[in-house]
Amino acid sequence: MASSSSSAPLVVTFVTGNENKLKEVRAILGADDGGGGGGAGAAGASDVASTFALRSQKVDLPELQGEPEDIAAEKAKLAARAVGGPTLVEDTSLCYVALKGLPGPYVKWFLDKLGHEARRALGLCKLLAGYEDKRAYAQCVFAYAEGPADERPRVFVGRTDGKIVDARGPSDFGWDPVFQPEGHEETYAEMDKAVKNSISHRYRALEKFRAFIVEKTSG
Ligand SMILES: O=P(O)(O)OP(=O)(O)OP(=O)(O)OC[C@H]1O[C@@H](n2cnc3c(O)ncnc32)[C@H](O)[C@@H]1O
Ligand SMILES: [Mg+2]
Repeated sequence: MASSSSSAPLVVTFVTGNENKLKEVRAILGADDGGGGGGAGAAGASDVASTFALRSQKVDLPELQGEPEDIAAEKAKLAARAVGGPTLVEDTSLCYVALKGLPGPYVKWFLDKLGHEARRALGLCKLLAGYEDKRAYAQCVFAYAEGPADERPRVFVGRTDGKIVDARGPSDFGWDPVFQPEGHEETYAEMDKAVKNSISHRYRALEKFRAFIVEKTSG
């Protein structure tokens, strides 16, 4: 075990089919894989590394249609049944203000269908061609279920405001090339990963989850 504390850390399984999400979650929380190997990670993550260990599991889960919080909570319930213990999932949305929050939780399908040009995600920015208002926000909803019997998973929402721009930067993670966060000149794709992980929707949601889990496991 990575922790040197006397009690065993709580093992939480993060269920996702998305490797990039997993990388960011690990970098932000600095939690290890629950199977040893050290809890190295981002500064400030030691409180988490010593109280819980993050394991990951790939399960392709059906996703409910509806509001992001409900999608994430439902996903957590299904995932917890597959895992049989404490389970964390997340659902990510990219919301255009001019389109009243769409594509929102359905951005994955928009990206799959529209982002197949030479520069991936380009189609996503064309969606706003007829609108002056390019504002958008990225939103992450984490949902945590204590176990298979938990009918009311806790949700943690994080949001980062920004705007939609022509695709810039590497296209290795989703819609990162078209989202430029407020107060920054670079898109998520262009910026250093450490910078993204210090301002992102995922970081903001995980800060709330971090506070919850530290409180839960202390004392
Ligand atoms: O197994 P899960 O965790 O559901 O992984 P997923 O890839 O299906 O993810 P979502 O259902 O949350 O769909 C979100 C879409 O947004 C993309 N995405 C998620 N977080 C992102 C981020 O920080 N930057 C860019 N794209 C992101 C992701 O690749 C998907 O296409
Ligand atoms: Mg998904």
